[in-house]
Amino acid sequence: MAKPVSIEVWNPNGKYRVVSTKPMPGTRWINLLIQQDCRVEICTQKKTILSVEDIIQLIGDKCDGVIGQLTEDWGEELFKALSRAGGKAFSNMAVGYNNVDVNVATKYGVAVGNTPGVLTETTAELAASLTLAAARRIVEADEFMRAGLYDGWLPHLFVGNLLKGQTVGVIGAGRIGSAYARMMVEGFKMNLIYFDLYQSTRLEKFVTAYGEFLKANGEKPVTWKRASSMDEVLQQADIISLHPVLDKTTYHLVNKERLSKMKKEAILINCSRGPVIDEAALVDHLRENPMFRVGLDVFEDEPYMKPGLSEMKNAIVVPHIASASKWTREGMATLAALNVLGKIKGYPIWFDANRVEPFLNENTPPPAACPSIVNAKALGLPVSKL
Ligand SMILES: NC(=O)c1ccc[n+]([C@@H]2O[C@H](COP(=O)([O-])OP(=O)(O)OC[C@H]3O[C@@H](n4cnc5c(N)ncnc54)[C@H](O)[C@@H]3O)[C@@H](O)[C@H]2O)c1
Ligand SMILES: O=C(O)[C@H](O)CO
Repeated sequence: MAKPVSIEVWNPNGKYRVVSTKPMPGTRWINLLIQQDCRVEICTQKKTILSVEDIIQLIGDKCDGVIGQLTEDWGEELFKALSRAGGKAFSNMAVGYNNVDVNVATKYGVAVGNTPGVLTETTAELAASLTLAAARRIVEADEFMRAGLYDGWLPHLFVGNLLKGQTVGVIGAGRIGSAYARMMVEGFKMNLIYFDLYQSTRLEKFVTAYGEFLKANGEKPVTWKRASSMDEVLQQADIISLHPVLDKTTYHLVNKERLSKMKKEAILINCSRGPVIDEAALVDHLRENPMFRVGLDVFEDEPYMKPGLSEMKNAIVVPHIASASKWTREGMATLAALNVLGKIKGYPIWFDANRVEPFLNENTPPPAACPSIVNAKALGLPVSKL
């Protein structure tokens, strides 16, 4: 028998019971649930990753909906427990939902929510930060200073890469990949090459227009290219940033063979999901190619790193913080809560999951809709006409 899990309760007499497996930033999400007659139970257990058994306990005998985290394994056991407790909705507090078996959720009639859009710019900014930190060797230089090793300016000290005029490669030019591409093109006048299963017309138009602007001002225009294969990006780009979803097709997308196709002094950034890179192969590649650098926010077996990675001077590693700005994290909590609330109340699904701003305006009540339900079609849920 698993140990009881500690919880904090808001609005004990609420009609609908909503569980959050973690305390989440801000209070708006709690207030929105309470205003709609929900009893909110927040797990306060001091344990970073809850087990399936812990969550089954939290769900209990009666539960209308759960807000969960990407560290949790939402599969057969949890959806069965939630459905048995009368649950109608689950929302990840994340845009990625590779930790959720959506087919199983659909089988049990449970809607699965995610939190797109609100984290796009924040995540792209971290990818840009890692790019700059890797290109200019900021972490190594910081460690050098703190170790008291600086004894005067030298022509060869921490020489890195110039971004201007170089080529940035984006794999997965969806919301975040496109936002990152724009930052690097506009901010550093880089040329763009991207690979995605779909054409990103908006991104292409943006780069074309910016190129024309530069030309009109007497500067060299930036260019774009949609690559016909991922390998084309790997061979041509100086910086490569990974932004696809994680699924069967993107598991180990970057492997030993593909690493060998990249330029010896290239920089690889990953703010998508760890398993998109074969991390053991990456460690070998970093060891054999000291001028090759990486910036990683995500890891194959989080919270662990593959042996050897932490010793690599040419790797910058941060603990999955790409969406960690206050505004974004509070917004993610709000969207996740509104996904669950909307399904409980029988609201329709918002017409465009890429345009969730109306849910984030703190001065107006949110629309009576679920911001983003990934299995809406499979469940036959109606779409909002708003
Ligand atoms: N590190 C973090 O904290 C963090 C934060 C937010 C999102 N993410 C990750 O980033 C992912 C992308 O988020 P988004 O909002 O931009 O999603 P999105 O759906 O807008 O973009 C994903 C893009 O990947 C493309 N894609 C899918 N399979 C591909 C393949 N095999 N090759 C190339 N491209 C492929 C899709 O066509 C799409 O354009 C999320 O699924 C999540 O896993 C991580
Ligand atoms: O998918 C996501 O949203 C991230 O990994 C956490 O922000």
